[in-house]
Amino acid sequence: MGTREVPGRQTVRPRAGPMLQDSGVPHADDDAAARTSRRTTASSTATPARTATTLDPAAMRAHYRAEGLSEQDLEPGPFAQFSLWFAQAEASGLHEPNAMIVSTADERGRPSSRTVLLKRYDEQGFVFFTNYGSRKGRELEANPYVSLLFPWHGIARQVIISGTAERTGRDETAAYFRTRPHGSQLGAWASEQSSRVASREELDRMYAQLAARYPEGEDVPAPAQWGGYRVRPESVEFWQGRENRLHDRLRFTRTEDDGWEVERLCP
Ligand SMILES: Cc1cc2nc3c(=O)[nH]c(=O)nc-3n(C[C@H](O)[C@H](O)[C@H](O)COP(=O)(O)O)c2cc1C
Ligand SMILES: Cc1ncc(COP(=O)(O)O)c(C=O)c1O
Repeated sequence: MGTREVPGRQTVRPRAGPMLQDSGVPHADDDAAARTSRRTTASSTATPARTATTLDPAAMRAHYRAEGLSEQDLEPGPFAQFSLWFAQAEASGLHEPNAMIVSTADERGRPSSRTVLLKRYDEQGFVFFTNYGSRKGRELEANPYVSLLFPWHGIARQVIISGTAERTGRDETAAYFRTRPHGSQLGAWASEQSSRVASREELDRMYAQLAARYPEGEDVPAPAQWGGYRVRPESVEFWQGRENRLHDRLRFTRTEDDGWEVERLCP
């Protein structure tokens, strides 16, 4: 099984800070005073699981000491710029730089957000896979406007994409589904995503039935309700944290002839 299915067993080395400094990619530093004053009632004797630690979020103050992002530094289009930053996020040691927040809204404009994994991107758009019957799936069917946000805090960067989502073709979905671990394929069948389930046991029972029907090595077809969305961007903002909260924000916006124009926004 992959590490995501067994989160407690992940071995994630916190190597973002040193590597970033070595590679010259911008980084975020904690304020030392803030670090020590954050824990107001920490007890050194309690076991971690039971510690009643009160953290003061207002005392968490990171300083962004970064090289700037200037108009001259930008790649000619948002996809090339995203490729560059995505590679730098990966090289920095950030955990799952392909994790992004997807925000959707229902037909009455009520928003909802969740994390999903980016699986592919090119000039056509940014692709993730999910259950079409999930809350996000239902919202996207009613209202295709969507926002994607890559929260690369460890390198004081974020990328915000705004656009519209459309389903990927079935061939593309099936091709991706085949690359998933067998257990995750069964998980997609076992979980009617976002619907209520009576108990954990029921979910496990469902999975066990599927595992008996499709033993390891047997092909599992993609469920009809499972598939990809491709987000075609209308705008892509590149945010670089800077000192004194005077960050750099450069936004590409699609023009009528499918080119891009760039604007700088106040931080
Ligand atoms: C790091 C991470 C990655 C995730 N990746 C996906 C994904 O690629 N697809 C997906 O459907 N759910 C993914 N999830 C679960 C979603 O966050 C969410 O719980 C689920 O899609 C149901 O969302 P909804 O009820 O708002 O539709 C991921 C969660 C985390 C924390
Ligand atoms: C519910 C759900 N679906 C899909 C995914 C993406 O999984 P994969 O990388 O196997 O496609 C995740 C990842 O965490 C998930 O939690």
